[in-house]
Amino acid sequence: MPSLALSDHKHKKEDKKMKNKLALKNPETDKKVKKLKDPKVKEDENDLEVKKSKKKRKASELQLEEDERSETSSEIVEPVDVKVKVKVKVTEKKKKKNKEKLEKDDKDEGKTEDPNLISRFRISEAVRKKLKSKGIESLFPIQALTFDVILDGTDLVGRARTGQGKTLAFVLPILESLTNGTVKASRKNVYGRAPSVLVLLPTRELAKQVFEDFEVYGEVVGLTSCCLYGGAPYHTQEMKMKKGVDIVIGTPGRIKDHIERGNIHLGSLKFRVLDEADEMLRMGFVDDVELILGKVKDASKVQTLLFSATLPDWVKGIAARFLKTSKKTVDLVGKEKMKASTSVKHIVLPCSKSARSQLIPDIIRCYSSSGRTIIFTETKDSASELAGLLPGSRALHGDIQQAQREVTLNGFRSGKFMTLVATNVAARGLDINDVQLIIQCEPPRDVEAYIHRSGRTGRAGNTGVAVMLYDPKRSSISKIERESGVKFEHISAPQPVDVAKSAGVEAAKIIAEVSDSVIPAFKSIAQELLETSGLSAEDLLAKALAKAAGYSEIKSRSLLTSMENHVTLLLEAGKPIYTLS
Ligand SMILES: Nc1ncnc2c1ncn2[C@@H]1O[C@H](COP(=O)(O)OP(=O)(O)OP(=O)(O)O)[C@@H](O)[C@H]1O
Repeated sequence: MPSLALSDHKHKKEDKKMKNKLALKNPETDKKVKKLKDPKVKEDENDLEVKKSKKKRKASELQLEEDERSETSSEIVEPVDVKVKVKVKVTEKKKKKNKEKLEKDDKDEGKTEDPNLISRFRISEAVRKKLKSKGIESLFPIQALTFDVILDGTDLVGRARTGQGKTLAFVLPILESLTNGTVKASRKNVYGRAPSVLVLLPTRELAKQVFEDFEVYGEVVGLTSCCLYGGAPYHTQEMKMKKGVDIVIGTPGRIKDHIERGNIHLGSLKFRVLDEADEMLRMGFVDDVELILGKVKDASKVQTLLFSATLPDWVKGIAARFLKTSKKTVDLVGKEKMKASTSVKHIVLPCSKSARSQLIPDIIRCYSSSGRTIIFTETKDSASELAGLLPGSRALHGDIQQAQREVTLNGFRSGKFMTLVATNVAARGLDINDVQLIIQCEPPRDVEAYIHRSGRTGRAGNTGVAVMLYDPKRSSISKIERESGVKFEHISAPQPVDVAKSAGVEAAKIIAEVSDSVIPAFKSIAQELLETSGLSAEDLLAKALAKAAGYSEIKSRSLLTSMENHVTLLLEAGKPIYTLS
Protein backbone atom coordinates (compact mmCIF):
# COMPACT_ATOMS: atom_id res chain seq x y z
CA MET A 1 0.00 0.00 0.00
CA PRO A 2 1.63 3.24 -1.11
CA SER A 3 0.45 5.18 1.92
CA LEU A 4 2.06 2.66 4.25
CA ALA A 5 5.29 2.68 2.32
CA LEU A 6 5.36 6.43 2.54
CA SER A 7 4.51 6.50 6.18
CA ASP A 8 7.42 4.09 6.79
CA HIS A 9 9.62 6.47 4.89
CA LYS A 10 8.53 9.24 7.23
CA HIS A 11 9.33 7.06 10.19
CA LYS A 12 12.84 6.49 8.88
CA LYS A 13 13.25 10.22 8.59
CA GLU A 14 11.96 10.62 12.12
CA ASP A 15 14.33 7.92 13.32
CA LYS A 16 17.22 9.84 11.82
CA LYS A 17 16.02 13.01 13.49
CA MET A 18 15.60 11.21 16.75
CA LYS A 19 19.17 9.95 16.46
CA ASN A 20 20.26 13.54 16.01
CA LYS A 21 18.21 14.50 19.02
CA LEU A 22 19.63 11.68 21.03
CA ALA A 23 23.05 12.83 19.94
CA LEU A 24 22.34 15.92 22.02
CA LYS A 25 22.23 13.62 25.01
CA ASN A 26 25.23 11.60 24.07
CA PRO A 27 28.07 11.90 26.56
CA GLU A 28 30.45 13.17 23.89
CA THR A 29 28.14 16.08 23.16
CA ASP A 30 27.51 16.51 26.86
CA LYS A 31 31.24 16.75 27.38
CA LYS A 32 31.44 19.43 24.71
CA VAL A 33 28.58 21.37 26.28
CA LYS A 34 30.18 20.97 29.69
CA LYS A 35 33.41 22.28 28.28
CA LEU A 36 31.62 25.38 27.14
CA LYS A 37 29.86 25.85 30.43
CA ASP A 38 32.46 24.93 32.94
CA PRO A 39 35.06 27.65 33.41
CA LYS A 40 37.37 25.08 35.00
CA VAL A 41 37.16 23.00 31.89
CA LYS A 42 37.96 26.12 29.86
CA GLU A 43 40.96 26.65 32.07
CA ASP A 44 41.97 23.03 31.57
CA GLU A 45 41.54 23.53 27.88
CA ASN A 46 43.85 26.55 27.99
CA ASP A 47 46.33 24.51 29.97
CA LEU A 48 46.04 21.86 27.30
CA GLU A 49 46.73 24.45 24.60
CA VAL A 50 49.80 25.66 26.46
CA LYS A 51 50.91 22.06 27.03
CA LYS A 52 50.35 21.27 23.37
CA SER A 53 52.42 24.20 22.21
CA LYS A 54 55.10 23.39 24.80
CA LYS A 55 55.08 19.82 23.51
CA LYS A 56 55.39 21.10 19.97
CA ARG A 57 58.26 23.30 21.01
CA LYS A 58 59.92 20.44 22.85
CA ALA A 59 59.52 18.23 19.80
CA SER A 60 61.17 20.89 17.66
CA GLU A 61 63.98 21.25 20.20
CA LEU A 62 64.47 17.51 20.23
CA GLN A 63 64.45 17.47 16.47
CA LEU A 64 67.04 20.25 16.50
CA GLU A 65 69.19 18.36 19.02
CA GLU A 66 68.79 15.22 17.02
CA ASP A 67 69.67 17.04 13.84
CA GLU A 68 72.78 18.41 15.47
CA ARG A 69 73.66 14.98 16.82
CA SER A 70 73.04 13.41 13.47
CA GLU A 71 75.19 15.91 11.78
CA THR A 72 78.12 15.48 14.12
CA SER A 73 77.70 11.75 14.13
CA SER A 74 77.27 11.48 10.41
CA GLU A 75 80.92 10.87 10.05
CA ILE A 76 81.02 7.89 12.38
CA VAL A 77 77.67 6.18 11.97
CA GLU A 78 77.02 3.99 9.03
CA PRO A 79 73.64 4.89 7.55
CA VAL A 80 71.25 2.02 8.29
CA ASP A 81 68.12 2.85 6.41
CA VAL A 82 66.67 5.54 4.22
CA LYS A 83 65.21 7.45 7.15
CA VAL A 84 68.55 7.66 8.89
CA LYS A 85 70.16 8.54 5.61
CA VAL A 86 67.87 11.50 5.36
CA LYS A 87 68.74 12.49 8.94
CA VAL A 88 72.45 12.29 8.51
CA LYS A 89 72.21 14.38 5.40
CA VAL A 90 70.74 17.22 7.39
CA THR A 91 72.17 20.50 6.29
CA GLU A 92 72.72 23.93 7.78
CA LYS A 93 69.62 24.96 5.86
CA LYS A 94 67.38 22.56 7.79
CA LYS A 95 68.87 23.66 11.10
CA LYS A 96 68.05 27.23 10.20
CA LYS A 97 64.55 26.19 9.23
CA ASN A 98 64.01 24.48 12.59
CA LYS A 99 65.30 27.51 14.45
CA GLU A 100 62.92 29.71 12.51
CA LYS A 101 60.10 27.32 13.36
CA LEU A 102 60.96 27.53 17.05
CA GLU A 103 60.91 31.32 16.91
CA LYS A 104 57.56 31.20 15.12
CA ASP A 105 56.16 28.80 17.75
CA ASP A 106 57.31 31.23 20.42
CA LYS A 107 55.48 34.03 18.69
CA ASP A 108 52.36 31.86 18.26
CA GLU A 109 52.46 31.05 21.94
CA GLY A 110 52.28 34.76 22.63
CA LYS A 111 49.41 35.05 20.20
CA THR A 112 47.28 32.40 21.94
CA GLU A 113 46.99 34.57 25.05
CA ASP A 114 43.44 35.88 25.15
CA PRO A 115 43.40 39.62 24.38
CA ASN A 116 40.20 39.97 26.41
CA LEU A 117 41.64 38.62 29.67
CA ILE A 118 40.26 40.72 32.53
CA SER A 119 43.84 41.45 33.66
CA ARG A 120 44.28 43.46 30.46
CA PHE A 121 41.58 45.97 31.42
CA ARG A 122 41.54 48.72 34.02
CA ILE A 123 39.48 46.61 36.41
CA SER A 124 40.35 46.95 40.08
CA GLU A 125 41.75 43.96 41.94
CA ALA A 126 38.66 43.46 44.13
CA VAL A 127 36.29 43.34 41.14
CA ARG A 128 38.70 41.10 39.25
CA LYS A 129 38.72 38.66 42.15
CA LYS A 130 34.93 38.70 42.27
CA LEU A 131 34.70 38.08 38.52
CA LYS A 132 37.08 35.15 38.82
CA SER A 133 35.05 33.69 41.68
CA LYS A 134 32.09 33.72 39.26
CA GLY A 135 34.15 31.92 36.62
CA ILE A 136 34.71 35.04 34.49
CA GLU A 137 38.32 35.19 33.29
CA SER A 138 37.95 37.30 30.18
CA LEU A 139 35.52 39.83 28.78
CA PHE A 140 33.00 39.05 26.09
CA PRO A 141 33.39 41.05 22.82
CA ILE A 142 30.68 43.63 23.61
CA GLN A 143 32.31 44.21 27.02
CA ALA A 144 35.85 44.40 25.68
CA LEU A 145 34.87 46.81 22.92
CA THR A 146 32.94 49.20 25.14
CA PHE A 147 34.96 49.11 28.37
CA ASP A 148 37.48 51.84 27.57
CA VAL A 149 34.91 53.96 25.74
CA ILE A 150 32.72 54.09 28.85
CA LEU A 151 35.54 54.40 31.37
CA ASP A 152 36.98 57.31 29.40
CA GLY A 153 33.70 59.18 29.65
CA THR A 154 32.06 58.80 26.21
CA ASP A 155 28.33 58.31 25.64
CA LEU A 156 27.58 54.98 24.03
CA VAL A 157 25.04 52.99 22.06
CA GLY A 158 25.84 49.29 22.48
CA ARG A 159 24.22 46.49 20.59
CA ALA A 160 24.86 42.76 20.70
CA ARG A 161 22.79 39.62 20.27
CA THR A 162 20.96 38.13 23.25
CA GLY A 163 23.02 36.51 25.98
CA GLN A 164 26.29 38.19 24.99
CA GLY A 165 26.85 39.97 28.31
CA LYS A 166 25.46 43.46 27.77
CA THR A 167 24.78 43.88 31.50
CA LEU A 168 28.39 43.58 32.64
CA ALA A 169 29.32 45.74 29.64
CA PHE A 170 27.94 48.72 31.54
CA VAL A 171 28.18 47.48 35.15
CA LEU A 172 31.99 47.04 35.14
CA PRO A 173 33.13 50.36 33.63
CA ILE A 174 30.55 52.30 35.67
CA LEU A 175 31.84 50.79 38.92
CA GLU A 176 35.44 51.54 37.89
CA SER A 177 34.56 55.05 36.86
CA LEU A 178 32.94 55.77 40.23
CA THR A 179 35.78 54.31 42.27
CA ASN A 180 38.93 54.94 40.23
CA GLY A 181 37.97 56.82 37.10
CA THR A 182 36.99 60.25 35.89
CA VAL A 183 34.05 60.80 38.29
CA LYS A 184 35.79 59.55 41.44
CA ALA A 185 36.70 63.03 42.68
CA SER A 186 33.19 64.46 42.45
CA ARG A 187 31.43 61.54 44.12
CA LYS A 188 30.39 61.98 47.75
CA ASN A 189 30.22 59.05 50.10
CA VAL A 190 27.96 60.51 52.78
CA TYR A 191 24.68 59.60 54.47
CA GLY A 192 21.71 60.68 52.38
CA ARG A 193 23.77 61.05 49.19
CA ALA A 194 21.88 61.32 45.91
CA PRO A 195 22.50 58.56 43.35
CA SER A 196 25.37 58.75 40.87
CA VAL A 197 23.84 56.17 38.53
CA LEU A 198 20.30 55.67 37.25
CA VAL A 199 19.48 52.53 35.26
CA LEU A 200 16.09 52.13 33.55
CA LEU A 201 14.74 48.73 32.50
CA PRO A 202 11.38 47.60 31.13
CA THR A 203 10.40 44.83 33.58
CA ARG A 204 10.62 44.27 37.32
CA GLU A 205 12.35 40.92 36.93
CA LEU A 206 14.98 42.44 34.71
CA ALA A 207 15.51 45.37 37.07
CA LYS A 208 16.10 42.90 39.90
CA GLN A 209 18.56 40.91 37.85
CA VAL A 210 20.64 43.97 36.92
CA PHE A 211 20.42 45.17 40.53
CA GLU A 212 21.92 41.86 41.65
CA ASP A 213 24.92 42.35 39.34
CA PHE A 214 25.48 45.88 40.70
CA GLU A 215 25.15 44.52 44.24
CA VAL A 216 27.62 41.66 43.74
CA TYR A 217 30.36 43.70 42.05
CA GLY A 218 29.56 47.06 43.68
CA GLU A 219 29.80 45.65 47.18
CA VAL A 220 33.50 44.82 46.79
CA VAL A 221 34.31 48.44 45.93
CA GLY A 222 32.00 49.93 48.57
CA LEU A 223 29.13 51.05 46.32
CA THR A 224 25.50 50.57 47.28
CA SER A 225 22.53 49.96 45.01
CA CYS A 226 18.78 49.80 45.29
CA CYS A 227 16.05 48.50 43.06
CA LEU A 228 12.79 50.39 42.58
CA TYR A 229 9.82 48.82 40.83
CA GLY A 230 6.05 48.76 40.97
CA GLY A 231 4.06 46.21 42.94
CA ALA A 232 6.42 46.59 45.93
CA PRO A 233 5.71 48.95 48.86
CA TYR A 234 6.95 52.56 48.54
CA HIS A 235 8.00 52.85 52.16
CA THR A 236 11.00 50.51 52.14
CA GLN A 237 12.18 52.00 48.85
CA GLU A 238 11.90 55.53 50.31
CA MET A 239 13.92 54.52 53.38
CA LYS A 240 16.74 53.27 51.18
CA MET A 241 16.78 56.51 49.19
CA LYS A 242 16.84 58.55 52.41
CA LYS A 243 19.87 56.64 53.70
CA GLY A 244 21.66 57.43 50.49
CA VAL A 245 22.59 55.15 47.64
CA ASP A 246 25.06 55.22 44.75
CA ILE A 247 23.17 53.29 42.09
CA VAL A 248 19.42 53.23 41.45
CA ILE A 249 17.97 50.59 39.17
CA GLY A 250 14.30 50.42 38.30
CA THR A 251 11.35 50.43 35.95
CA PRO A 252 10.30 53.80 34.43
CA GLY A 253 6.87 54.05 36.11
CA ARG A 254 8.11 53.67 39.69
CA ILE A 255 11.24 55.78 39.12
CA LYS A 256 9.07 58.59 37.77
CA ASP A 257 6.81 58.34 40.85
CA HIS A 258 9.82 58.58 43.18
CA ILE A 259 11.19 61.58 41.29
CA GLU A 260 7.80 63.32 41.49
CA ARG A 261 7.51 62.52 45.23
CA GLY A 262 10.91 64.13 45.74
CA ASN A 263 12.60 60.89 46.81
CA ILE A 264 15.18 60.86 44.05
CA HIS A 265 17.38 63.87 43.30
CA LEU A 266 19.20 63.77 40.03
CA GLY A 267 21.63 66.60 40.81
CA SER A 268 24.59 64.29 41.48
CA LEU A 269 23.90 61.98 38.56
CA LYS A 270 26.98 60.85 36.62
CA PHE A 271 25.50 58.03 34.56
CA ARG A 272 22.11 57.19 33.13
CA VAL A 273 21.62 53.84 31.45
CA LEU A 274 18.76 52.66 29.24
CA ASP A 275 18.76 48.90 28.95
CA GLU A 276 16.33 47.10 26.61
CA ALA A 277 15.13 50.52 25.47
CA ASP A 278 13.14 49.05 22.58
CA GLU A 279 11.04 47.05 25.02
CA MET A 280 10.33 50.16 27.09
CA LEU A 281 8.92 51.65 23.92
CA ARG A 282 6.80 48.57 23.24
CA MET A 283 5.50 48.52 26.79
CA GLY A 284 4.33 52.11 26.52
CA PHE A 285 6.99 53.73 28.70
CA VAL A 286 7.87 56.34 26.07
CA ASP A 287 6.52 59.33 28.06
CA ASP A 288 7.97 58.14 31.37
CA VAL A 289 11.42 57.54 29.87
CA GLU A 290 11.49 60.90 28.12
CA LEU A 291 10.29 62.67 31.27
CA ILE A 292 12.98 61.01 33.42
CA LEU A 293 15.74 61.74 30.91
CA GLY A 294 14.52 65.33 30.62
CA LYS A 295 14.73 65.84 34.42
CA VAL A 296 18.51 66.02 34.29
CA LYS A 297 19.28 69.75 34.32
CA ASP A 298 22.83 69.74 33.03
CA ALA A 299 23.05 66.83 30.62
CA SER A 300 26.63 67.76 29.71
CA LYS A 301 27.76 66.43 33.12
CA VAL A 302 26.06 63.09 32.67
CA GLN A 303 27.24 60.15 30.64
CA THR A 304 24.40 58.29 28.92
CA LEU A 305 24.58 54.66 27.82
CA LEU A 306 22.01 52.82 25.78
CA PHE A 307 22.12 49.04 25.37
CA SER A 308 19.78 46.93 23.33
CA ALA A 309 19.61 43.78 21.25
CA THR A 310 17.52 45.58 18.60
CA LEU A 311 17.48 49.25 17.53
CA PRO A 312 14.07 50.42 16.27
CA ASP A 313 13.52 54.06 15.22
CA TRP A 314 12.38 55.38 18.60
CA VAL A 315 15.56 54.09 20.22
CA LYS A 316 17.64 55.74 17.52
CA GLY A 317 15.64 58.93 18.13
CA ILE A 318 16.28 58.77 21.90
CA ALA A 319 19.98 58.26 21.20
CA ALA A 320 20.00 61.31 18.92
CA ARG A 321 18.17 63.50 21.46
CA PHE A 322 19.68 62.47 24.77
CA LEU A 323 23.18 61.26 23.97
CA LYS A 324 26.01 63.67 23.20
CA THR A 325 27.01 64.17 19.58
CA SER A 326 30.41 62.73 20.47
CA LYS A 327 28.72 59.39 21.28
CA LYS A 328 30.17 56.15 20.00
CA THR A 329 28.23 53.18 18.66
CA VAL A 330 29.42 49.61 19.13
CA ASP A 331 27.12 47.43 17.08
CA LEU A 332 27.94 43.72 16.99
CA VAL A 333 24.84 42.86 14.96
CA GLY A 334 24.89 45.63 12.37
CA LYS A 335 23.52 44.80 8.97
CA GLU A 336 24.07 41.09 9.44
CA LYS A 337 21.05 39.17 8.26
CA MET A 338 20.94 36.91 11.31
CA LYS A 339 19.64 38.97 14.23
CA ALA A 340 18.79 36.10 16.60
CA SER A 341 21.28 34.14 18.67
CA THR A 342 23.63 32.03 16.59
CA SER A 343 24.23 29.55 19.41
CA VAL A 344 20.58 28.47 19.31
CA LYS A 345 19.14 25.78 17.06
CA HIS A 346 15.93 27.29 15.64
CA ILE A 347 13.21 24.75 14.84
CA VAL A 348 9.58 25.03 13.64
CA LEU A 349 6.91 22.40 14.02
CA PRO A 350 3.30 22.33 12.77
CA CYS A 351 0.85 21.92 15.64
CA SER A 352 -2.83 22.76 16.02
CA LYS A 353 -3.86 24.57 19.20
CA SER A 354 -5.71 21.58 20.58
CA ALA A 355 -2.66 19.31 20.24
CA ARG A 356 -0.27 21.60 22.15
CA SER A 357 -0.65 20.20 25.63
CA GLN A 358 -0.14 16.63 24.33
CA LEU A 359 2.84 17.54 22.20
CA ILE A 360 4.78 19.85 24.51
CA PRO A 361 5.79 17.19 27.08
CA ASP A 362 7.27 15.15 24.23
CA ILE A 363 9.17 18.13 22.84
CA ILE A 364 10.55 18.70 26.34
CA ARG A 365 11.59 15.04 26.61
CA CYS A 366 13.37 15.20 23.27
CA TYR A 367 15.02 18.61 23.38
CA SER A 368 15.48 19.86 26.93
CA SER A 369 18.53 17.66 27.71
CA SER A 370 17.01 17.43 31.22
CA GLY A 371 17.56 21.19 31.66
CA ARG A 372 15.05 24.00 32.12
CA THR A 373 12.33 24.90 29.59
CA ILE A 374 10.50 28.21 29.11
CA ILE A 375 7.24 28.07 27.15
CA PHE A 376 5.91 31.35 25.76
CA THR A 377 2.22 31.95 25.14
CA GLU A 378 0.60 35.03 23.61
CA THR A 379 -1.92 35.67 26.40
CA LYS A 380 -1.93 35.54 30.19
CA ASP A 381 -4.95 33.21 30.15
CA SER A 382 -3.28 30.70 27.89
CA ALA A 383 -0.15 30.78 30.07
CA SER A 384 -2.22 29.92 33.17
CA GLU A 385 -4.22 27.32 31.26
CA LEU A 386 -1.18 25.57 29.82
CA ALA A 387 0.65 25.60 33.17
CA GLY A 388 -2.42 23.85 34.62
CA LEU A 389 -2.19 21.15 31.97
CA LEU A 390 1.54 20.49 32.18
CA PRO A 391 2.53 18.67 35.35
CA GLY A 392 5.46 20.26 37.19
CA SER A 393 5.17 23.65 35.54
CA ARG A 394 4.24 27.15 36.81
CA ALA A 395 2.87 30.26 35.11
CA LEU A 396 4.44 33.73 35.07
CA HIS A 397 2.59 36.77 33.72
CA GLY A 398 1.55 40.31 34.51
CA ASP A 399 -1.71 39.41 36.27
CA ILE A 400 0.13 37.44 38.93
CA GLN A 401 0.94 39.35 42.13
CA GLN A 402 4.50 40.65 42.27
CA ALA A 403 5.36 38.63 45.39
CA GLN A 404 4.15 35.44 43.71
CA ARG A 405 6.06 36.31 40.51
CA GLU A 406 9.24 36.49 42.56
CA VAL A 407 8.53 33.18 44.31
CA THR A 408 7.89 31.55 40.93
CA LEU A 409 11.03 32.92 39.34
CA ASN A 410 13.16 31.95 42.34
CA GLY A 411 11.69 28.42 42.25
CA PHE A 412 12.52 28.14 38.56
CA ARG A 413 16.03 29.50 39.05
CA SER A 414 16.72 27.13 41.92
CA GLY A 415 15.40 24.08 40.07
CA LYS A 416 12.30 23.44 42.22
CA PHE A 417 10.43 23.05 38.95
CA MET A 418 11.88 22.86 35.46
CA THR A 419 9.16 24.29 33.19
CA LEU A 420 8.01 27.90 33.20
CA VAL A 421 5.00 28.97 31.12
CA ALA A 422 5.20 32.71 30.55
CA THR A 423 4.04 35.66 28.52
CA ASN A 424 6.44 38.29 27.24
CA VAL A 425 7.24 39.39 30.83
CA ALA A 426 9.90 36.70 30.73
CA ALA A 427 11.01 37.37 27.16
CA ARG A 428 13.47 40.14 27.82
CA GLY A 429 16.87 39.99 29.37
CA LEU A 430 16.09 37.26 31.88
CA ASP A 431 19.23 35.27 32.47
CA ILE A 432 18.47 31.90 34.00
CA ASN A 433 21.07 29.22 34.27
CA ASP A 434 20.64 26.02 32.23
CA VAL A 435 17.59 27.00 30.17
CA GLN A 436 18.08 24.45 27.40
CA LEU A 437 14.80 24.78 25.56
CA ILE A 438 12.41 27.55 24.53
CA ILE A 439 9.00 26.66 23.15
CA GLN A 440 6.89 29.35 21.52
CA CYS A 441 3.30 28.18 21.23
CA GLU A 442 2.68 30.30 18.16
CA PRO A 443 4.67 32.78 16.09
CA PRO A 444 4.86 36.10 17.97
CA ARG A 445 3.45 39.22 16.36
CA ASP A 446 6.80 40.94 15.94
CA VAL A 447 10.25 39.70 15.13
CA GLU A 448 11.83 41.39 18.18
CA ALA A 449 9.74 39.13 20.42
CA TYR A 450 11.04 36.08 18.56
CA ILE A 451 14.65 37.22 18.93
CA HIS A 452 14.33 37.93 22.65
CA ARG A 453 12.28 34.85 23.55
CA SER A 454 14.58 32.46 21.72
CA GLY A 455 17.49 34.30 23.32
CA ARG A 456 16.58 33.01 26.79
CA THR A 457 18.62 29.95 25.82
CA GLY A 458 22.07 29.65 24.23
CA ARG A 459 23.52 32.30 26.55
CA ALA A 460 27.10 33.12 27.47
CA GLY A 461 28.58 30.74 24.89
CA ASN A 462 26.26 27.82 25.68
CA THR A 463 24.03 26.11 23.14
CA GLY A 464 20.24 25.74 23.21
CA VAL A 465 17.14 24.85 21.20
CA ALA A 466 14.18 27.10 20.33
CA VAL A 467 11.07 25.34 19.01
CA MET A 468 8.26 27.43 17.54
CA LEU A 469 4.87 25.80 17.02
CA TYR A 470 2.58 27.07 14.30
CA ASP A 471 -0.79 26.13 12.96
CA PRO A 472 -0.26 25.84 9.20
CA LYS A 473 -3.89 26.88 8.62
CA ARG A 474 -3.68 30.04 10.70
CA SER A 475 -0.18 31.37 10.97
CA SER A 476 2.85 31.90 8.83
CA ILE A 477 6.46 31.83 9.83
CA SER A 478 7.84 33.47 6.71
CA LYS A 479 7.75 37.05 8.12
CA ILE A 480 9.72 36.03 11.19
CA GLU A 481 12.11 34.00 9.08
CA ARG A 482 12.67 36.93 6.72
CA GLU A 483 13.08 39.62 9.37
CA SER A 484 15.10 37.68 11.93
CA GLY A 485 17.38 36.09 9.34
CA VAL A 486 16.84 32.71 11.01
CA LYS A 487 16.87 29.70 8.73
CA PHE A 488 14.42 27.43 10.50
CA GLU A 489 14.81 23.69 10.61
CA HIS A 490 11.42 22.16 9.81
CA ILE A 491 10.50 19.03 11.72
CA SER A 492 7.33 17.09 12.32
CA ALA A 493 6.09 16.08 15.74
CA PRO A 494 8.24 13.58 17.60
CA GLN A 495 6.43 10.27 17.19
CA PRO A 496 5.36 8.71 20.51
CA VAL A 497 7.33 5.56 19.74
CA ASP A 498 10.53 7.62 19.36
CA VAL A 499 9.84 9.61 22.50
CA ALA A 500 9.16 6.36 24.33
CA LYS A 501 12.54 5.04 23.20
CA SER A 502 14.39 8.01 24.69
CA ALA A 503 12.25 7.84 27.84
CA GLY A 504 13.18 4.14 28.02
CA VAL A 505 16.87 5.04 28.02
CA GLU A 506 16.28 7.32 31.01
CA ALA A 507 14.19 4.65 32.77
CA ALA A 508 16.94 2.06 32.18
CA LYS A 509 19.45 4.40 33.85
CA ILE A 510 17.16 4.82 36.83
CA ILE A 511 16.65 1.07 37.14
CA ALA A 512 20.39 0.42 36.92
CA GLU A 513 20.86 2.72 39.89
CA VAL A 514 18.41 0.79 42.12
CA SER A 515 20.22 -0.96 44.95
CA ASP A 516 20.59 -4.77 44.77
CA SER A 517 19.09 -4.86 48.26
CA VAL A 518 15.59 -4.71 46.70
CA ILE A 519 16.04 -8.00 44.80
CA PRO A 520 15.15 -10.46 47.61
CA ALA A 521 11.91 -8.63 48.36
CA PHE A 522 10.76 -8.61 44.70
CA LYS A 523 12.34 -11.78 43.36
CA SER A 524 9.55 -14.26 44.10
CA ILE A 525 6.86 -12.05 42.58
CA ALA A 526 9.12 -11.47 39.55
CA GLN A 527 9.51 -15.23 39.11
CA GLU A 528 5.78 -15.75 39.44
CA LEU A 529 5.11 -13.03 36.88
CA LEU A 530 7.60 -14.57 34.47
CA GLU A 531 5.94 -17.97 34.75
CA THR A 532 2.34 -16.75 34.45
CA SER A 533 2.73 -13.96 31.87
CA GLY A 534 3.74 -16.19 29.00
CA LEU A 535 6.31 -13.56 28.00
CA SER A 536 10.06 -13.81 27.78
CA ALA A 537 12.14 -12.14 30.51
CA GLU A 538 13.21 -9.55 27.92
CA ASP A 539 9.63 -8.65 26.94
CA LEU A 540 8.57 -8.48 30.54
CA LEU A 541 11.46 -6.19 31.39
CA ALA A 542 10.54 -4.00 28.41
CA LYS A 543 7.04 -3.64 29.86
CA ALA A 544 8.47 -2.77 33.27
CA LEU A 545 10.71 -0.13 31.66
CA ALA A 546 7.72 1.33 29.80
CA LYS A 547 5.78 1.63 33.04
CA ALA A 548 8.76 3.20 34.79
CA ALA A 549 8.93 5.74 31.94
CA GLY A 550 5.21 6.48 32.36
CA TYR A 551 3.88 4.49 29.38
CA SER A 552 0.97 2.08 29.41
CA GLU A 553 0.37 2.22 25.68
CA ILE A 554 1.77 4.01 22.63
CA LYS A 555 -0.47 6.15 20.49
CA SER A 556 0.16 7.39 16.97
CA ARG A 557 0.36 11.09 16.14
CA SER A 558 -0.38 13.21 13.08
CA LEU A 559 2.66 14.67 11.38
CA LEU A 560 0.63 17.63 10.11
CA THR A 561 -1.18 18.81 13.21
CA SER A 562 0.53 16.76 15.96
CA MET A 563 -2.89 15.44 17.08
CA GLU A 564 -2.70 12.14 18.95
CA ASN A 565 -4.43 9.09 17.48
CA HIS A 566 -4.27 10.62 14.00
CA VAL A 567 -2.23 9.04 11.24
CA THR A 568 -0.82 11.06 8.36
CA LEU A 569 -1.24 9.42 5.00
CA LEU A 570 0.61 10.54 1.94
CA LEU A 571 -1.21 9.43 -1.18
CA GLU A 572 0.60 8.88 -4.41
CA ALA A 573 -1.22 8.79 -7.71
CA GLY A 574 0.09 7.89 -11.10
CA LYS A 575 -1.21 11.15 -12.64
CA PRO A 576 -1.78 14.74 -11.41
CA ILE A 577 -4.72 15.29 -9.06
CA TYR A 578 -6.54 18.62 -9.31
CA THR A 579 -8.45 20.16 -6.42
CA LEU A 580 -11.16 22.81 -6.65
CA SER A 581 -9.13 25.52 -4.94
N1 LIG B 1 32.80 37.82 30.34
C1 LIG B 1 31.95 36.87 30.66
N2 LIG B 1 32.37 35.60 30.82
C2 LIG B 1 31.51 34.60 31.14
N3 LIG B 1 30.19 34.80 31.36
C3 LIG B 1 29.73 36.05 31.23
C4 LIG B 1 30.57 37.15 30.88
N4 LIG B 1 29.82 38.26 30.83
C5 LIG B 1 28.56 37.91 31.11
N5 LIG B 1 28.49 36.58 31.35
C6 LIG B 1 27.28 35.80 31.64
O1 LIG B 1 26.54 35.77 30.41
C7 LIG B 1 25.16 35.68 30.69
C8 LIG B 1 24.40 36.64 29.79
O2 LIG B 1 24.69 37.98 30.13
P1 LIG B 1 23.62 39.14 30.01
O3 LIG B 1 22.36 38.77 30.71
O4 LIG B 1 24.27 40.40 30.41
O5 LIG B 1 23.36 39.12 28.43
P2 LIG B 1 22.59 40.19 27.54
O6 LIG B 1 23.45 40.46 26.36
O7 LIG B 1 22.16 41.35 28.35
O8 LIG B 1 21.36 39.35 27.06
P3 LIG B 1 19.86 39.87 26.69
O9 LIG B 1 19.97 40.61 25.40
O10 LIG B 1 19.11 38.62 26.56
O11 LIG B 1 19.41 40.72 27.80
C9 LIG B 1 25.03 35.97 32.17
O12 LIG B 1 24.81 34.74 32.84
C10 LIG B 1 26.35 36.52 32.59
O13 LIG B 1 26.69 36.23 33.92
